[in-house]
Amino acid sequence: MAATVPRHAAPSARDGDGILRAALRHSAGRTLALAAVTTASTGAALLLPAVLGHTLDLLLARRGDTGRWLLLSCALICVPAVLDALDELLTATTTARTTAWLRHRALGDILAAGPRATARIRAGDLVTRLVGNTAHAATAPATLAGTAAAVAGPLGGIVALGVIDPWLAAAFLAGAPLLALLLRAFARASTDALTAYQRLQGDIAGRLLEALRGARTIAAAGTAGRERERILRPLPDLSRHGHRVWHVQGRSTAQAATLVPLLQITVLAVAGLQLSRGRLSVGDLLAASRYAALATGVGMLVGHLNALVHSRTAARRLAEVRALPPVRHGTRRLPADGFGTLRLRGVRAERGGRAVLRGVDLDLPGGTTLAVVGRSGSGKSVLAELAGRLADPDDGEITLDGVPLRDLTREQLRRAVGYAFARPAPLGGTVGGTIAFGSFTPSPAAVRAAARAACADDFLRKLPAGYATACADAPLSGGESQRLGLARAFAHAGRLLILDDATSSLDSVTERRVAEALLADVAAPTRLIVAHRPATAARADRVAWLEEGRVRAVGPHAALWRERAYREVFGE
Ligand SMILES: Nc1ncnc2c1ncn2[C@@H]1O[C@H](COP(=O)(O)OP(=O)(O)OP(=O)(O)O)[C@@H](O)[C@H]1O
Repeated sequence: MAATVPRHAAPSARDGDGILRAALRHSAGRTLALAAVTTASTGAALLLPAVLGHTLDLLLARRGDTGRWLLLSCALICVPAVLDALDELLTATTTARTTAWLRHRALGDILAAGPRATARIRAGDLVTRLVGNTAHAATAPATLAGTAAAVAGPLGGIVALGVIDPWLAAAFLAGAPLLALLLRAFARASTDALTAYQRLQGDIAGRLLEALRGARTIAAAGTAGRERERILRPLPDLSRHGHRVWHVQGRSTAQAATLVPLLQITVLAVAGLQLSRGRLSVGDLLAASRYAALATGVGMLVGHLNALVHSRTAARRLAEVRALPPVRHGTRRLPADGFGTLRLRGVRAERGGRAVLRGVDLDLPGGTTLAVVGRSGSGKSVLAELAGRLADPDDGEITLDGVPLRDLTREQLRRAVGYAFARPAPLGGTVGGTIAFGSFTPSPAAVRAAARAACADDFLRKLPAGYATACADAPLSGGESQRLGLARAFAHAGRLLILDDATSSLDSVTERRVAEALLADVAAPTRLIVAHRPATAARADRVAWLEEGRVRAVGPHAALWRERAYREVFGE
């Protein structure tokens, strides 16, 4: 039965908002506490002008009960200072925890997507999203908690102006639409510029990581200058968008800075007029001047809005990570009496938008060894990737002992399939740990036996701390590193062992010894070996010969060797 991989639509701004909502839910307790603190601080700030004004009026009238009001004024000045300290603490801890949570989740998404994650988003770009974009998105809860107070302050100021004298509120509100327009234009322009800026940052990071991976090639080719140019090619665009962000921010801040004092002066002028008419007291004038300052705090919203725009654009980039299709596992188990029979039917795989495997049918009976050969780029590694379910075919089906690979539980799949690659990654902390690294931890004796089979035991024992030597202290040659990878695969051999070009750096003698040990000592009944050497193909029971993504022939090496085109695959 053919199975087609579902396509995923590009995430929208709403998906980014979904990330922010999830972050808010995650930090709900702290965000609410922060909102309470900032609101209390704003409440104190709103009370202070009224209390100060009343106290001034009492002092001017030389009334006896001023002491209580003076004390209240002092308290209203001191309490916000304490609340501000609490605000700083809560803001920092909320943001740090949310960052950690977002990073954890994004890392989970990347790992769940498997090796094909980097086929959709470049590795460097993923790092930028994991490090930078998570930190920006994580500021949203604290910013939102602060924004509520930032809105409450100016609103309360306007209401208080209206309570003192409706003309004062009217004078302020006359200029408010201009401020609203300013904020809207800012949010739009800033979002566009920031989206482009963050995309280009990811692009540069992707190029940088590629260059770091290929540092030796670049040094050998003497192309460091050209490479620097390639990495920095998006820099002028980055700079242009960065300047655009500054320009938008600067312009909006300048406009707010002009508008805000004008509004304050207008309110004060009206208050002065009302004082001269005897409709306001001196205390009212003092209160009105402070409320006008609070009301114009609406200009501060530019800063909050800026932070929110940053968070939203960053969250949108995290939504793209979240949308990476995860590798899903089924619930089925392998039959206990299975012997590792692998079957591929109508398998098709696409890479970079083109089919690199087409109509592949292959049978690998349990207990046999199949060598996969073909010219470079014929699809051998992609086939090996699919056979061990490091990726799913875009069409067709692959079964192990009659069970489709996608239906197997993760645990069953990873226990059943062992893997070795051309460039294994030392992920176990120590060299011994690297061999033990896998879905289960083999015993030290099994680790040593696997190392012996992979001809790695000798050089591992000579390391400063033997098998306990840290990987960082054990610089390995290409061949030694491959032998470590082979040992890891041997120690985890299940029903099916896949070696993808895993012996290419071994000398012929070591390769022969490893091949003999593989047949004699490694308890994996079925083996799929991507081979470049005729000797490796000759040792297999059968050979699958790939040509441009199709199976050209399957048969014993000796029979295929009669064909000139087959011999040419090996450069004969
Ligand atoms: N992630 C990818 N994006 C785009 N194209 C890819 C990707 N992975 C593989 N390909 C292409 O798929 C084709 C088959 O690649 P594959 O690695 O399977 O070849 P191969 O037969 O193993 O070659 P070699 O012997 O050189 O290792 C190649 O043309 C390769 O360029």
